[in-house]
Amino acid sequence: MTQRNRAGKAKPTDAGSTEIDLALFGALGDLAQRKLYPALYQLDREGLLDPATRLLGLARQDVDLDGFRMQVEKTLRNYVKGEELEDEALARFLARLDFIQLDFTQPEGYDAIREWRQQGLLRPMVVYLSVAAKIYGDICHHLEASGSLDEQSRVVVEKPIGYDLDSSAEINDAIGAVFPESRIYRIDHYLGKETVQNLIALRFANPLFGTQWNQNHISHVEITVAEKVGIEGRWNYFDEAGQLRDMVQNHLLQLVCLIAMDPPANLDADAIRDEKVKVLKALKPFTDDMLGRDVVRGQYMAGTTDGQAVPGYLEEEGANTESQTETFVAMKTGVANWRWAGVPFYLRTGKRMPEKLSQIIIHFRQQPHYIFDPDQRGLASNKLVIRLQPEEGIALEVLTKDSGLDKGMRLRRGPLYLDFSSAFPKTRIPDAYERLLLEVMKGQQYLFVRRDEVEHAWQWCDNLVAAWADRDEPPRRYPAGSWGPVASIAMITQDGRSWYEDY
Ligand SMILES: NC(=O)C1=CN([C@@H]2O[C@H](COP(=O)(O)OP(=O)(O)OC[C@H]3O[C@@H](n4cnc5c(N)ncnc54)[C@H](OP(=O)(O)O)[C@@H]3O)[C@@H](O)[C@H]2O)C=CC1
Ligand SMILES: O=C1O[C@H](COP(=O)(O)O)[C@@H](O)[C@H](O)[C@H]1O
Repeated sequence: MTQRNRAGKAKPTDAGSTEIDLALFGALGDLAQRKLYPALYQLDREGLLDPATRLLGLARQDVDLDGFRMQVEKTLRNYVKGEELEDEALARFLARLDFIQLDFTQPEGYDAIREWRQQGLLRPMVVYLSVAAKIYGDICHHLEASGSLDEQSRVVVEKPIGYDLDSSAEINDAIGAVFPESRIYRIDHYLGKETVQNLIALRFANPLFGTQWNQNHISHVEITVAEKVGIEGRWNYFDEAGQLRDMVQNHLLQLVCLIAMDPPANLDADAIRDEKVKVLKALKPFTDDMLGRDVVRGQYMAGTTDGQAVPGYLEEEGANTESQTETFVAMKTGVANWRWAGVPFYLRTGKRMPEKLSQIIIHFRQQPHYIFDPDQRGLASNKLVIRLQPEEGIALEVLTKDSGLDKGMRLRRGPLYLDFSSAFPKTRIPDAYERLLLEVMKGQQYLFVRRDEVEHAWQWCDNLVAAWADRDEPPRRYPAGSWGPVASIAMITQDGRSWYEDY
């Protein structure tokens, strides 16, 4: 596809080009500073930003362009590793920045965005909404009404999209009134993590796993996404959401999809997303009798992190001391289809856990007939441990003969280990936002979430939230720095299993 610039010269806008104008709403907010500028800077440093690409910051603070650039520079100095901060790349990056002060909810001021676009070469505009979802609709509407968009403009929206199915539908409708689905990029930053994308490679490029990936060979699946941090000053947002909406509705369910989905016909965005939707539709809903047994909600109390005392959730800044919001959730669920019939998926995620750790463990079934020492029967199965963060890697636990003349045919368990940083030492593992921003610029949607995915995920969560509300039970307390309420351990041990602890 080509378009005409103002001088009438054809400019290529093929899917591989990063020549765009990026308009960043919420340019002085937390996400922009901690994640988006460092990611954009890294893309620039790696030579992946087209020289002509321009970045427009939009915020309501009263700063001029120099002040804005100084603020971004300070941010980069804070969040980019010293050895990766290069003077030339930094100067080039800062020179790309423009700034417009604006109240996003008011129509006045949007003309300035249209004019900014016209000063460029009318290359495709990416609109990044790094603001609360409740104003996505206003922004899209004002952008369209001011004539700032064209048929190539794309919009990037952050999670969470809404609070439940109804509110997410309302927000999606408002965005959809301006942008078609093919130009809406819904971020789930877990999909930008290299190790999460690697799930696709691991499953669909390796016949060894491809042939074993079903209920005939897998007994259960475990997903842990543990965070060491608390709520990081985001009380107002978090207390309304809780860990189910903040982490399970999006990140954990996306991981479940990538583990459980059938092979897509190809790597096209919709081929992948169609398969993910089938998984979301097949997720088992919770019934009231399952709640006491298969779901545990927790809330952290005061405790210690890295040997330092940390406050409980109810003592965090701005806290409502009556809050019953969960900061931890563990559950046993499943995917009701032919591939996964009878295979439990145990999920857990929480804040203020002993360490930051995201990992998926695929537990394979035992051999149909066992011939070794009966005492060692518990050892006798393979596990595939997929470490997403930190120290990304994959370990396949296999059984071998214990060596030594006195050992007879004793078994021992050991890993076949692929540690990404030592196996590929020269490769920097990019941050999720680098990958996602690059894909948006190129117009590739396969790492973004389609509307029906968001809605099926909400539907499943809404069902659980409604069941919780009926029971009206307070969350179980757990000390900060622990692995969550003891009940979450009991939940899995009642099935004769345990959370994988070989951290
Ligand atoms: N921060 C994070 O780690 C994550 C954030 N997200 C999502 O990203 C989005 C942004 O989050 P975050 O950066 O934390 O939020 P912040 O509140 O830090 O940033 C939002 C920015 O938008 C500005 N803003 C809000 N309303 C207006 C308005 N009417 N006119 C002009 N400016 C306005 C705010 O300005 P002011 O300061 O003046 O109010 C603020 O600078 C949210 O959707 C969030 O859910 C998703 C995952 C993680
Ligand atoms: O989306 C969110 O994710 C972060 C965890 O992301 P990670 O990349 O550090 O694993 C979480 O802390 C935050 O509450 C949530 O909104």
